[in-house]
Amino acid sequence: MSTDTAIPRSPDDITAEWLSAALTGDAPDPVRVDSVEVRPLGAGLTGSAYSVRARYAANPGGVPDHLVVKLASENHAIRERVSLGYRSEIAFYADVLDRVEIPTPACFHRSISDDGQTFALVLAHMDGHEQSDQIDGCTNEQAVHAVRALAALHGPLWCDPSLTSFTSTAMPLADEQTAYGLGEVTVMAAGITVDRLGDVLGPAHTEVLRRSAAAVGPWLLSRPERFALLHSDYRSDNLLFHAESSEVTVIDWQTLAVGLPARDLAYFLATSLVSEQRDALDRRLVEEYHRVLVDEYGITGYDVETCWEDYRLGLLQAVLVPTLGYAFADRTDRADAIMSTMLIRACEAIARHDALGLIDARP
Ligand SMILES: Nc1ncnc2c1ncn2[C@@H]1O[C@H](COP(=O)(O)OP(=O)(O)OP(=O)(O)O)[C@@H](O)[C@H]1O
Repeated sequence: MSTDTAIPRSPDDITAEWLSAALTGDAPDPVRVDSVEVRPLGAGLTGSAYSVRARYAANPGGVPDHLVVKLASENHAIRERVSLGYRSEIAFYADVLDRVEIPTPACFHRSISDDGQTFALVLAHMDGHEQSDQIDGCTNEQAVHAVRALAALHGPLWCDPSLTSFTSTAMPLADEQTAYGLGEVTVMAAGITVDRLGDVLGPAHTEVLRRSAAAVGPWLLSRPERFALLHSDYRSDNLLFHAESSEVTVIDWQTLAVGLPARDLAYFLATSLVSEQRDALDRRLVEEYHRVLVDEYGITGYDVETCWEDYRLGLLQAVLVPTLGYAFADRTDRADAIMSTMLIRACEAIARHDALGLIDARP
C-alpha cells in the first residue's frame, strides 16, 4: 500500500510522474508516462473520477491509453463520512475481485491512506460502453445482461464462511444490534426524504415508504441462511453497457455488503426498469438469475420459487439504499428527480409483491 503523501488529493496531483510510479508498482520494468490529459467525470457526489489519457514512453505491460483515476472527495466532511465506502472499493479490487466473476474494469493501481480518507484507483476506461440513464431505465436486453452478471457476483461466494468475518464494508452481515441500529437510521432518513419529496411521492407511496423503513430491522435479519457479497447499489448509474452487445461492466464498489443475495436483484429490477416493464419482465429475469446460479455456479438447495420469494422480500433494499444516500447528501434538482423516480418505482414494487407481508409472515 502506498504512503499517504504518494496518493493524489486533487486532479493537479495526477501527473505523469505519479502515474508512472503507480502503474509500475513493484514490477521490474518501469512504465514511463510522458504526459497526461485529465478531465472530470461524473457528478462527484462521494468522490471524484477523472478520465486520463496517457502517452507512454515505455509501456511494457500494455496498459491502455485511456484510464479512469478515482480519488477521494476534496471536501473534508464528505471524505470523513464516506471513508468506509472508499475502504470497501479498495478492498473489492484488492481482495475480492479474483474470487468473483462479475465483469469490472481492469484495475492497474490502488492505494489508500491509513485513515481511509485518501485513495487512488486506476482503472481501464470502458470505451465503447455507455451508462443507461437512471430515470429512463435499462432496455430489456441490458436487463438480461445485468441479472446474469449479478449471478456472477453472488454465485462464486454463495454462503462462503469467509464472508461472515468480511468487515471492509459499511454493511457486514447483520446481527440484531446492527440490524436494529440501521433500521433506526433508515426511519430517520425516510422522514427526511418524505419531508423533501412527500408531495411528489403522494400519500400512498409515502405510506409504503414509512412502513418499509420501519421494517428494516427485522427485514435485515430475515433468511440468515442465505448470504453473498452484495454490490448494494446495483442500478443503471453504476452499470456500463457495451453499445453493441449490451454486455455490462459494473463500477462503483463503495457500498459492498454481505446479506441476502436477492437484495441486489430486487434493487436492480425495482430501480432500473420502469414499473410496467418490470411487471412484464421480473418473473423471467428472476428465472434467468436463478438459472445462472444453478447451471454455472452449481448452487444447490435453492429452487426457483424460493428465489422468487427472496426477490419479493429483497425489494426493501430499494427503500433502504436510496433514502440513506439521499437524506444525508446535498440536495440538487437532479438528485431529487432520480430519487423520486426510484422511490415511486420501489414503492409500487413493494406493494405489488406484498414484500412487507413476507416479513410479517416469517419474523
Ligand atoms: N471504468 C470506467 N470507464 C468509463 N467511465 C467510468 C469508469 N468508471 C467510472 N466512470 C464514469 O465516472 C462516473 C463516476 O464513477 P463512480 O460512480 O465509480 O464514482 P463515484 O465517486 O461514486 O461518483 P458519483 O459520486 O458521481 O456517483 C461514472 O458514473 C461513470 O460515468
